[in-house]
Amino acid sequence: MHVMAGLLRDADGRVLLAQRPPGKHLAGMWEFPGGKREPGETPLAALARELREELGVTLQHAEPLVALPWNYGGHELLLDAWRVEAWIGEPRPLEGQALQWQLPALVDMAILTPADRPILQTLIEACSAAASGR
Ligand SMILES: Nc1nc2c([nH]c(=O)n2[C@@H]2O[C@H](COP(=O)(O)OP(=O)(O)OP(=O)(O)O)[C@@H](O)[C@H]2O)c(=O)[nH]1
Repeated sequence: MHVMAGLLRDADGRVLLAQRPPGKHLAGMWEFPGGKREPGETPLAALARELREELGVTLQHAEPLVALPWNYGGHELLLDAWRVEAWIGEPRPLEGQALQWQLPALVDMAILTPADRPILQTLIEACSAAASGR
């Protein structure tokens, strides 16, 4: 299973998190907006569709950040995280999910789905490398 995750950041550098709804795997935990790639879809098309369905935004530009194989109790997935650099529209919770913007360094890792913790860490390191000109 190939799962796309979009890391949207606002002008203050805060990242958008969405809460998984009750009744689903990892309900109540926070994740990056996204979802499963469908057969025949490119990763970018899948990411654009999920962001349109979940947040009502139109993806304009995204860059791959990290793709992480993960195993949730025998359930294998490839979590493919992209930095969403530009989009049109204000993200809205179209599926009833709670949303929050948070500075990456201030996110309590314990609220994230386990697979998202190393992804957020990768984002934090990429931001600090960019800030120091490395
Ligand atoms: N969308 C998304 N899914 C993630 C993230 N991190 C993570 O572990 N996952 C896991 O990836 C799997 C696929 O998520 P999904 O949102 O497409 O699927 P779902 O469980 O909501 O099911 P459904 O869309 O078929 O109803 C789930 O097991 C979910 O917990 C993330 O940041 N974004």
